[in-house]
Amino acid sequence: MTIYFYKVWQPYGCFSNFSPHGIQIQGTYWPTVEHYYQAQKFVGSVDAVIIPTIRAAATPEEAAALGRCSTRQLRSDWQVVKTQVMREAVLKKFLTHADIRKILLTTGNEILVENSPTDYFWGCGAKTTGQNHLGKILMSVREEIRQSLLISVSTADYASE
Ligand SMILES: Nc1nc(O)c(N)c(N[C@@H]2O[C@H](COP(=O)(O)O)[C@@H](O)[C@H]2O)n1
Repeated sequence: MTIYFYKVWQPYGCFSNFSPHGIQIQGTYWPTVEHYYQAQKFVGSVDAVIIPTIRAAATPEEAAALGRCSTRQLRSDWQVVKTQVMREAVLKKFLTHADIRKILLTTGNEILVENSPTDYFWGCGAKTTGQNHLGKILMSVREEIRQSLLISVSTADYASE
């Protein structure tokens, strides 16, 4: 059964980048994955001055609005790096917060889909034909965490022999 998620207050809302789960990356704290992701758009660009304002945004919606402002200049490699930027942040989120890591792991091998009506890159879009990159990242993070748990269990077994 495919699991659809989108808004934080809906089922599986903790899979949304807008969920209130902070992350620390390279010594800097970000209130949500969305704050981090939107700020990374401007690293090294002439508009990098906006980064602290995005980090301090009161809500992820506000951070997204700042990051989506079309008059600011994005970093030149954004289209190349954005999926890796997102994966790093999503992995950090689920490594940091045990409660939502458990929810992610209990989805087993189900397909995860960001049910965004507008986003055909990170989500499935209104026609459900989108690329669903956020869902794909969540499934790949789920697998990475599962494998690392298997390795730590087998290492502990080995050490106790
Ligand atoms: N508008 C909106 N509301 C939400 O609750 C969402 N979860 C999203 N989706 C997220 O928007 C981000 C993409 O932003 P850009 O279009 O690249 O600026 C990404 O985090 C999606 O998961 N959107």
